[in-house]
Amino acid sequence: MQFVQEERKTIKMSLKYKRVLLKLSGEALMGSDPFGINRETIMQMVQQVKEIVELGVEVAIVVGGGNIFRGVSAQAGSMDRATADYMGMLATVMNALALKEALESLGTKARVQSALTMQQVAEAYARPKALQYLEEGKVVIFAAGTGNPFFTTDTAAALRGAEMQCDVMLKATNVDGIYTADPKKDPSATRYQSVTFDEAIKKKLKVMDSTAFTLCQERNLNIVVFGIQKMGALKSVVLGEDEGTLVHN
Ligand SMILES: Nc1ncnc2c1ncn2[C@@H]1O[C@H](COP(=O)(O)OP(=O)(O)OP(=O)(O)O)[C@@H](O)[C@H]1O
Ligand SMILES: O=c1ccn([C@@H]2O[C@H](COP(=O)(O)O)[C@@H](O)[C@H]2O)c(=O)[nH]1
Repeated sequence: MQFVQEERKTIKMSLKYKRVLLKLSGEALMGSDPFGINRETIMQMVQQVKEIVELGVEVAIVVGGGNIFRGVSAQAGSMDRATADYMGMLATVMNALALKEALESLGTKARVQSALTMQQVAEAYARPKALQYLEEGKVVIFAAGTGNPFFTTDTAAALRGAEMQCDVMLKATNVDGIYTADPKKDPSATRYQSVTFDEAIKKKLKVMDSTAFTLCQERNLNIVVFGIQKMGALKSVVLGEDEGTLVHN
């Protein structure tokens, strides 16, 4: 017992990041299913979150909604864009609730705060309360993006990451970093170990939208894009090991 505690203390000292904003892709939650939430996949993800919480990392999460609905998707058809975006935000609330349940099933305390008020379902977003939860070691899951249409959850992640004074934004996705081109479309694309914000924006690297990149750049909030499918990847990132792609000023 004493040995385990000592080991944790040593690891805590060697953490590269002590407070992180983890952006979980909605699409990554589908696993190999065509839509929705794959149970095995979500459990694998929360297992990784639990692992870093136990190392002493404070974790805030923004989850996407692409596994259920996107305002710009074909499903939205000719629907009014703002209405479709509100549907997309509601999709992120479902993912947030599923994540909270999954985390708590492993004994990791978590709270959901929503940018759209729905008091029967989740707490409303309140910055001081969220900061308090983080200091108490609870995972805070931010649902409903920014609460405004015409944005994405990547931008919500940049916003909450800056508000929560996180050391870094970790974009967990289904690719293992940023490539010279979309690796799903161009098999000859190669992965960057690091890239500057200016380069990422100039080269239009579509792994994230430019509003999110610009906000992170302005707030000096570095980003690490990495693949969440690989077990232990999240821990490697917070320990500062060579994992994914670093985006910096
Ligand atoms: N240059 C690039 N490097 C890496 N990935 C890229 C690049 N260009 C486009 N992509 C694509 O970006 C996607 C990563 O985004 P992700 O799935 O996290 O999207 P998202 O819109 O944030 O997710 P969601 O809406 O599901 O939360 C990958 O599916 C990848 O194919
Ligand atoms: O601030 C926000 C965040 C999201 N939306 C809508 O939700 C969907 C799902 O988010 P993803 O980032 O694509 O996972 C998005 O397509 C928007 O329709 C929003 O309107 N505002």
